[in-house]
Amino acid sequence: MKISRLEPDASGIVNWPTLSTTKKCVVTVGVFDGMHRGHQAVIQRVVQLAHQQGDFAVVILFDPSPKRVHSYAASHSGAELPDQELRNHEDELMAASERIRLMKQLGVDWVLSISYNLAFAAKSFRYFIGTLVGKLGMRTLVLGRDATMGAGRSGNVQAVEELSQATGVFTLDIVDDAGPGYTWVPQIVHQQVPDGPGEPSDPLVEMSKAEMRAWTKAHACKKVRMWSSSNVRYLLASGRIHAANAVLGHTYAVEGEVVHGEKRGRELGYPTANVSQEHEGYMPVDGVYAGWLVDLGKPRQDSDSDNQSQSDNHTQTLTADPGHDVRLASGSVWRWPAAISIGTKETFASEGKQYERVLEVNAIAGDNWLDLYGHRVRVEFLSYLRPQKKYPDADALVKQLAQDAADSLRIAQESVG
Ligand SMILES: Cc1cc2nc3c(=O)[nH]c(=O)nc-3n(C[C@H](O)[C@H](O)[C@H](O)COP(=O)(O)O)c2cc1C
Ligand SMILES: Nc1ncnc2c1ncn2[C@@H]1O[C@H](COP(=O)(O)OP(=O)(O)OP(=O)(O)O)[C@@H](O)[C@H]1O
Repeated sequence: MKISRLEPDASGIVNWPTLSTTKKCVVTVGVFDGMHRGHQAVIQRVVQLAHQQGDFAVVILFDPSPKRVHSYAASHSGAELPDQELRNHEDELMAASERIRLMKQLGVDWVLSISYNLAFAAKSFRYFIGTLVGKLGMRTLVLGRDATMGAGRSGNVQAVEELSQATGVFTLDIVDDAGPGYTWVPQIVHQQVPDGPGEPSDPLVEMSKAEMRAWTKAHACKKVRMWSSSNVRYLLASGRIHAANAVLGHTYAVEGEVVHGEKRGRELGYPTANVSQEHEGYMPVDGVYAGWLVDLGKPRQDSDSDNQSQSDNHTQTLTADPGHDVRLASGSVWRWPAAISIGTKETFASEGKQYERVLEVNAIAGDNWLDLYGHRVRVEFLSYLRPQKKYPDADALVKQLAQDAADSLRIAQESVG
């Protein structure tokens, strides 16, 4: 699979690469945050059509997302999203690099990652589609039913279908809403610590219609597809990991670099890898979780240009890092069952000393001593175990940590059958 990073110029024009002089392509467009099962359905359709027609399967990925660019502009007098705001957006479920890795697994031939900005956004959907046909050789455009594109988001599926009929140069293939239907999520999601141990249940499941109406009103809810990134975010904010993973069709994960903590964990007999605040992925609600820790090794430096085959002012062609898949594979020597903590280490807080909220992970590695400082790790969440608690002393916490480790090991082993 090939990946091109494309920077629109000041007037919003993209210098599209030539994919082939002979082959046509099937294209889809979007953000694909989380690469949940709805996104997978759209991309699978692209790959299926491309194979049937002997075309390339192409994903045009908007990174940063249009939503971020436009909401920043709305609150900053129409300004572009500055570079320093680009990384580590706290609401983003998944880094673009991870979305691209999953696209590769689905059989995509080419990802064109566009550095979305206001100049690019100002182009009409007719202009945008015209360039896809003219420059990329697009034969078919695949879209979900609610997709929109172009200035003012005026290119909805109806308008795009009319353009297809009028020009006859491409066809539109619409993917119906995939998944088990619709649900309600609050417009503004506040993290809600579950009342007690174990995976929390769905608050809507046993409600009457009247109760549900009152609940959705009280929480200022919007109706969304079950298979949507908004629903995944809401589920993670409520500790409902099983439900989030069911929507995703893969295990939810946060990635980041391991930094130094207080070094108390080792004394307690439960050393932890502390994940940097600069992590990638939305942080689930405070609590203790069962999951996996994967050592992704030392991060590649920007100067490692072996994955960069061509560049000019507006285009970079990259290839995916194959080492990643090997480390992530089930049964890999870099993967350990893990007890995961998100919280503020209340047991050790005192009047004068409060700790910041951290993600820390006790990898259950037996007698192996893991030196992970400076490595990138991936923390995969399988199940919510319990809320954080202030224990009377370190001994009481250690007893609980032993239980957390035993529970986590069992759940991780069960997850691989
Ligand atoms: C699985 C797990 C569960 C945890 N649960 C709690 C908890 O309930 N209350 C608490 O105060 N700290 C909890 N912690 C955090 C510990 O206090 C922390 O790991 C320890 O102080 C070491 O921190 P350090 O790595 O910064 O030295 C937990 C840590 C892990 C790994
Ligand atoms: N559950 C689903 N069923 C079918 N198509 C979907 C589903 N979810 C998203 N899509 C489609 O996937 C493509 C990419 O979506 P994109 O990530 O840009 O935004 P989205 O529709 O807002 O997704 P989400 O709501 O999950 O953030 C679009 O064509 C969209 O319509």
